[in-house]
Amino acid sequence: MTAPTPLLSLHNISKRFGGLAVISDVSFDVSAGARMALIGPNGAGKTTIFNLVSGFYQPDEGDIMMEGRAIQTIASRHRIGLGIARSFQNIRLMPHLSVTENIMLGQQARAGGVVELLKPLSFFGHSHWRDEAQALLKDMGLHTYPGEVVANLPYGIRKKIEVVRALVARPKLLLLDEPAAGLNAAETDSLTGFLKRISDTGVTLLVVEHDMGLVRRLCDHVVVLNFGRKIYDGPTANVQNDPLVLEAYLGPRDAASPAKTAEGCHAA
Ligand SMILES: Nc1ncnc2c1ncn2[C@@H]1O[C@H](COP(=O)(O)OP(=O)(O)OP(=O)(O)O)[C@@H](O)[C@H]1O
Repeated sequence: MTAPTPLLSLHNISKRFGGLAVISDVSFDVSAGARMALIGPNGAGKTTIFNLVSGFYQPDEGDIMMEGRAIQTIASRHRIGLGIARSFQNIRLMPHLSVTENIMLGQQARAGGVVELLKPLSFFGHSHWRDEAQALLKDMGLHTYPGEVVANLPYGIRKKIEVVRALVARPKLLLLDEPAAGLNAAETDSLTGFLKRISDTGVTLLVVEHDMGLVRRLCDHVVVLNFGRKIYDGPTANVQNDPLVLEAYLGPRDAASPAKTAEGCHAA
């Protein structure tokens, strides 16, 4: 029996900025339905991988395949139509709009532009786009917030709203860039449950994250980058004892100490 085609595959991807090799010959697969983490020390190339997958950058070498189709030459704005959505490390919501209106801004691509969305919003206060946005908020357990102005909500809730906004495109693959950055422990716990709930709806998650607690609780598979090269691709359960990963996070001398684990990932 042949293995199913991965949802996303990177084949021998390299990316240079000027003379600097930022990604070197990186390959990995993301299976449909997976909850996978992309980790590594600062500057390892994680965000660059996201920028390559979402089309902000073109690779210098290699192929990016979505459901078996090479997409690296497809413009960023069209990748959403292929099922790739992204939420950013820094919240990019419009603080003075309501939760619902922020979600509606995520509907632009499907609505054919912001004017179409704003027409019924301004003149009738009701539209099927608004209904859809509110239904999605309710499905994700955020139904108590739809009319609230985003600026008035706690940071942890705003993070969830940004993720919901990415979901309106009905993605197959959701790229999450440091979703737990800036959250306290309780907010991170709540976000982890929230992301599991999204995963249960069939959305594949690829998460860049420094918080190893979240990675352990959410993801079953991890890819580790260091200096733009892949050094680990396997189960989350084994990553913190992998010698190359230990060395990447702790340096060669500390990594040799038997007492050390890559728990230092958190601090990196
Ligand atoms: N547009 C660019 N031009 C030049 N260098 C870049 C550009 N984008 C990223 N880099 C460099 O590429 C390297 C990898 O950066 P990247 O942001 O992908 O790392 P990262 O693993 O996401 O780091 P962090 O965990 O700190 O966010 C860094 O040395 C960075 O300075």
